[in-house]
Amino acid sequence: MAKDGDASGLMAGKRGLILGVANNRSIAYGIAKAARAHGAEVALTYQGEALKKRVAPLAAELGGHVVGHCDVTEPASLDAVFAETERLFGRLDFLVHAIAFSNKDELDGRYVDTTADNFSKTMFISCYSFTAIAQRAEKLMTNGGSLLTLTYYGAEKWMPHYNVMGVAKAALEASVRYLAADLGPKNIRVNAISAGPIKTLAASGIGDFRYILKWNELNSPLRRTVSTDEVGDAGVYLLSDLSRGVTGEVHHVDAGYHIVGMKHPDAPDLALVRE
Ligand SMILES: NC(=O)c1ccc[n+]([C@@H]2O[C@H](COP(=O)([O-])OP(=O)(O)OC[C@H]3O[C@@H](n4cnc5c(N)ncnc54)[C@H](O)[C@@H]3O)[C@@H](O)[C@H]2O)c1
Repeated sequence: MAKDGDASGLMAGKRGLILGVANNRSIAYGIAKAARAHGAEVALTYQGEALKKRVAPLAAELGGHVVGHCDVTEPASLDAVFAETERLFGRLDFLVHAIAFSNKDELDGRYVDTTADNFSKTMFISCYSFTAIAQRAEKLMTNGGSLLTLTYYGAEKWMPHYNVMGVAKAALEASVRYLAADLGPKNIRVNAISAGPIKTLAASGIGDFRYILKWNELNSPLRRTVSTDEVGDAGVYLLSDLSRGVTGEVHHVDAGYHIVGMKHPDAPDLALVRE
C-alpha cells in the first residue's frame, strides 16, 4: 500500500462509498486504506450495531465517515445510506461492494444438497444487492463513476465447499457485464476483482479453508497467497482514472492462480487436516 507520505494523489478529490467493512481484516478495508492513501475521501457502512463498534474507529483512522447501518435485505437501510451519502458528498465518484453471505452449513459438503431458501438468500445478498446498489449509485454518479465488486475463482471452476456461493458469484460476474453495458453511456464503469483466498471473517465459514489457502500458496505462479493490501492497490487502479478505458472486466488478484491447470510437480502433497 502507498504510505501517507508517498500518496500519488491519483484519487484526490474523489469521494467513495465502501460497503462491506466488518473489521481490519476485511477486503473492503484494504481497498478503503489504499483509496485513502491515494487521496480519496471515503464513507463506510456497517451491518448492525455489533459491527458499528469495529467500523467507526477504522473510518476515523482513514479520516473518513460512517454513513449508517446497511443490511442489503432491508431496502430502507440502503435508501438511508444513500441519502446520507448524498447529504455528505453531494455526488459519488466510486463505490465498492464487498458483501456476500450464505448459510455456513451449506459451505461444506455438496452443492447438490443446497436448499431453496439458502439458494435465494445467497443470490439475493451476494448477487442482487450489487444491482440494487448500482441503481442507487447511478443517481449520485452525475460526473461518471466506478463501481467495483468482489468475486472468487469458484465462479469459473468448481471449488471444494464453495457450492451455492460459486453459483452466486457466477451470476455476480454476469451482472458486472450487464451493468457495465447499461451504465457505460453515463461514463459509469463496472468491474470486479477476483481475489485469491484470504483469511477473513466471511472466509472462515468455508469448509477446509486452511487447506484451500495452503494449496494456493504452494501452486500459484507467485508461490504465495495475496493480502488485502494487494487487493486494495489493484482496487485503486479500477476505481481511479488509470482504468478509464476499462469496464465489464473481472480482474484476477490471486498471485496468478487462475492460470494454473494442475498441481505443480514441485509442490508437496498436502494432508487434509480438519479441526
Ligand atoms: N476472503 C476471501 O478469500 C475472498 C476471496 C474472493 C472474494 N471474496 C469476497 O470479498 C467480499 C468481502 O468479503 P471478506 O472476505 O472481506 O469478508 P468480511 O467478512 O470481512 O466481509 C463480508 C462483509 O459482508 C457483509 N454482509 C454480509 N451480509 C450482509 C447483508 N445482508 N447486508 C450488508 N452487508 C452484509 C458483512 O457485514 C461483512 O462486512 C465478499 O464478496 C467475498 O465473497 C473474499
